[in-house]
Amino acid sequence: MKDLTEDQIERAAKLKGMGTSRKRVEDVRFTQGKGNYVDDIKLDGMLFGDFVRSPYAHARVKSINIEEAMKVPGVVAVLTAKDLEPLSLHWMPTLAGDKQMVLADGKVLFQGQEVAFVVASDRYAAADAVELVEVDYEELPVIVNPFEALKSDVVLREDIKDETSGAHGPRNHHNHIFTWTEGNEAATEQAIDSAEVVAEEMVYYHRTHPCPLETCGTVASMDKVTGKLTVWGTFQAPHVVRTVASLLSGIEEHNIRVISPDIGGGFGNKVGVYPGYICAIVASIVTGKPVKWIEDRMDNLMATAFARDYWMKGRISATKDGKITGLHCHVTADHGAFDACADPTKFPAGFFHICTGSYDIPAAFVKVDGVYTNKAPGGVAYRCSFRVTEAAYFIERMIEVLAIELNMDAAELRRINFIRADQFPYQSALGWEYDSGDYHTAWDKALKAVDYEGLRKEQAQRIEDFKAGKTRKLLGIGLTHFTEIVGAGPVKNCDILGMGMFDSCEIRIHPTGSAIARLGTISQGQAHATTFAQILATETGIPADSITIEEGDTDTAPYGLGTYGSRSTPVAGAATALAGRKIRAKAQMIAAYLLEVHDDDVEWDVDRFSVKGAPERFKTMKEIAYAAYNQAIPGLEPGLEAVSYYDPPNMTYPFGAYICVMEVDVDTGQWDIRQFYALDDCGTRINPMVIDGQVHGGVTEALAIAMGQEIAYDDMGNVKTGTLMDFFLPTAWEVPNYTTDHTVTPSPHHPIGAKGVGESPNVGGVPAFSNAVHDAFRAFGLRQSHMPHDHWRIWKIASDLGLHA
Ligand code: PCD
Ligand SMILES: [Cu+]
Repeated sequence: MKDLTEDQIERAAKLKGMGTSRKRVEDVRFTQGKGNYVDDIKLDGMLFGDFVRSPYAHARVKSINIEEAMKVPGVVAVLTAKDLEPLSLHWMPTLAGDKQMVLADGKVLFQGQEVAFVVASDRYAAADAVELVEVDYEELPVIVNPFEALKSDVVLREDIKDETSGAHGPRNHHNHIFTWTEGNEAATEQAIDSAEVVAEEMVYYHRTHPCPLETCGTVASMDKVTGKLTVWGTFQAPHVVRTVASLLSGIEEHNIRVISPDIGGGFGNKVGVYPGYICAIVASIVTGKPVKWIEDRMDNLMATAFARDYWMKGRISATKDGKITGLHCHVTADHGAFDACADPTKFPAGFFHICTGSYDIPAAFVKVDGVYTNKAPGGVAYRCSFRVTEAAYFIERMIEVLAIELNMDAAELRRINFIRADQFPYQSALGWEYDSGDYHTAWDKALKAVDYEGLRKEQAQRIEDFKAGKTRKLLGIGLTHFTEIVGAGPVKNCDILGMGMFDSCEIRIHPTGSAIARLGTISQGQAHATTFAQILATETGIPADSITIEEGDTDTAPYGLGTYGSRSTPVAGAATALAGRKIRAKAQMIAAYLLEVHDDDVEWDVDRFSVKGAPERFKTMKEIAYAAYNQAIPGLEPGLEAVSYYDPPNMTYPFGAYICVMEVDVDTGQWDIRQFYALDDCGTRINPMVIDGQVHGGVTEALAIAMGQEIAYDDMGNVKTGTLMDFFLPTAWEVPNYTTDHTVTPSPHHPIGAKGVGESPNVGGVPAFSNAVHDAFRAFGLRQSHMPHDHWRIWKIASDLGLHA
C-alpha cells in the first residue's frame, strides 16, 4: 500500500472509518433511557396475554376449566390447544425439524410448559385469571437424565413414539432423537488403539441460560381493514419470523410486517420461535385488537431457550513426546422435551465438529446422540456460534487431561500440536477448512504478556507453602487456545428451514452526500449502527457520522437471516463492503465525466476521485452524489444506490489465547481472579473499542457460566434456579479487570478481511476459567470435575482430595 500523505491522513480521520474507536452512536439514546423496546410499544386498545404454565415436568392434562377465569373483569379470552387445533396451530415446527406444542395437547413435558393463554385488558387482570384456570393433571414418571431416558420404558413423546426415523435419520429408542456422526471412525480407533498414551474423560458442559436483561416478548396487531399483520418482537432474525409466520398462517408475506425494535440483549435467546409469539398473533387475529405478550424473569429462565447440556465422552491419544494422534468423542445431548435447537438445519449438533480445536489432529471422529428428557426445549448458541463453546471446552479440557497423563506442561503440549501458520488454509479431520491463523505467534505473545514462567514458579512455591501449612490458598493458571467458526453461510450447506444463510445490504446515497444503509441483520446491543457505518465510510468516503444504519424492519430492510452465530460481520459486513464498492464504481464513472477524462484516468483517494498524476483535479463524494441526481450524464441513470446479497464462500475462523490466573481458598471454596488476559484475533478490526466491549461482555458471561450459572433440575423435574436469587448473574463485585490484546490475521476470503468476534470471548473464556480451577488442584491429583465451579463444588473438590484433614 502507498503511504498516505498528511492531507490524506487528515481526510481519512474525518471519516471515522475502519480501525477507528468511534464512540457507539446508539448509546446516546440507551444511556438516556430513550431506547424503544418491545414493552415500550403501546397501541390503542391493546390487550395483554399471559400463560398458564405447568407446575409438573410430566403429566397428563385431563381437563382444563376456564369458567372462573373468564369471570375476571377485563378477561377477553382464554385459549387452549383446542382453540388452536382448527387453525393447525396447536403444534408448531421447530428450527431443528421437530415439532413442539404451542399449548399443552393432552400432556405436558416440562415444568413451565405453556398450557393456556389468557387475554385480558391489562396485565394484572390476565395474571389474576391465570390463577383461576383449573387444570386437572395426572402426574407421570419424570426423566431428567438423558442416559436414563435411553433405557426407560417411559415414553416421553407419545406423538412420535412409533416413528423409527426423524428429521436427522434413524431413531433407536422412543426417547432418542438422532445419531449424527462426522469423521473417520476406523482410522480414529486405529490411531487410539496403537497409541503410546491415551487419556479418557467424561466432560460435562452443564445446562445454562442466556438470560438477557430484556426478556422475550411481542406485540401482534392485525388490522382487519387493511388485512395487514404487524408484529413487533424481540427477534434476532425478523425476516425468518415473517416467512415462517406467513407459511404457518397462510397470510401472504407482503401482508406481514415484522419489526425488531431495540433489543436488550439476545445471546441466542431470541433466535427461536416461542409459543408466546404464536398465541399473541392468534389472539390478535381473533380479537381484532393488538395483543402484547412479555415474559417475566421466571418464564424466561424456565421455558425459553436453554443452552448446552452436553455430556462429552472423550478419548485422546498421543506419542510419548506429546504429538496428538487421534481424538474420539461421543456426545449425549440432552435436548429436553422437543428438539428446538437453533442450528443450521443440516447440522443437528451445530458446528460441534470444530472440536479438534487449534490442533493438527490426523484422525478424529465424533458421534452425537440427541435425547428427549422432561426439561425445557431450546439448545441455543448462548454466545458461541452453534455448539462451538461445547467443542472448545471439550478439547481444551482433553488437552489438560492429556498433559496430566503425559506429565507435561500444558502450554508446551499445545505449542507442539498447533496447526502451523504455513498449513492454512487447513483441512481438519472433521471436514472444516480453516481460512487463516497464526496460533504460535498469538500463543507466545500471550505467555510472555502474563510472564508464564514466572507464574509457574510462583505456583510451585505456593504448593510448597501449602504443604508446609503456610497458606490455605492455591494458585491456578488456566490456559486456553481456541478456534471459533463463525459466519454461516455458505448457502450451499447452511440453511434454516430451507432458507439459505446469505445476508444483505442496501445503500442509498442522498443528493447532499449523506446516506442510509439497511441490512438484513439486527443489533441487540452489538453497535451495528456504529460499526457498519465505519465499513461504509472507508469504502465510500462518506463520513460515518453522515450515514444512518437501519435494521430490523422487514418492510424496509433487504432480506437477511439475522444476527446470531457472530455472522453479521462475516456475512452482512461483507455485503456492506461490496455494496459500498458498487457505489464507488458508479461514482468513478460520474467523476470521470465531471472531470472530462476517461474512467480509467481517475483514481480513488480516501473521500474522492482524482485525476491520475494530477491530484489537485478531483471530485469529492459529496460533489459526485449531487451530480448523480442533478446532472444528466450520458449513458448513466440518475441516482446513487446499491444492493448486495452476499453468500460467503466459507466461514471465518477467529481464534485467541486466553489466560486466567486464579486463587482458590481450599477451606471456603471461594475463588478470586487475579488476572485475566484475553488475546483475540478477529482479522481486520473495524472498531477496536467495540471489540474490547464485546470481549469484556463475553468473558463476563464465560465467568458466569464457568463459575456458577446453571439451570438445575431436581429429580421431579422442578427448576431449582428459576429466579435471579438462584441463577448467577455476575455483578461488578465478582467481575475482575480484563487485559485485552490482539493479533491480526485477516480472513483471505472476506472482502475486508474481518472475522466475527462477539462470541469468541465465551468460547475462550469458559475453558480458561475452568482450567484455572483444575490447574490449582492438579498437583493434588485432580483430573476432571464438573462446572459450574461454585464455592460449594470447589470446596468439595478440596474435600474429596483430602485437603481438609
Ligand atoms: N473484526 C471485527 C469483528 C466485529 N466487530 C464488531 O463487533 C460487533 C460483533 O460483531 P460479530 O462478531 O460479527 O457479531 P454479531 O453478528 O454482530 O453479533 C452476534 C453476537 O453478538 C454478541 N455480542 C453481544 N453484544 C451485546 N451487547 N448484546 C448481545 O445480545 C450480544 N450477543 C452476542 C452473541 S450471542 Mo448468539 O445469538 O448466541 O449465536 S452471536 C452473538 C459488531 O458491532 C462488529 O461490527 C469489529 O469491530 N471488528
Ligand atoms: Cu452454542
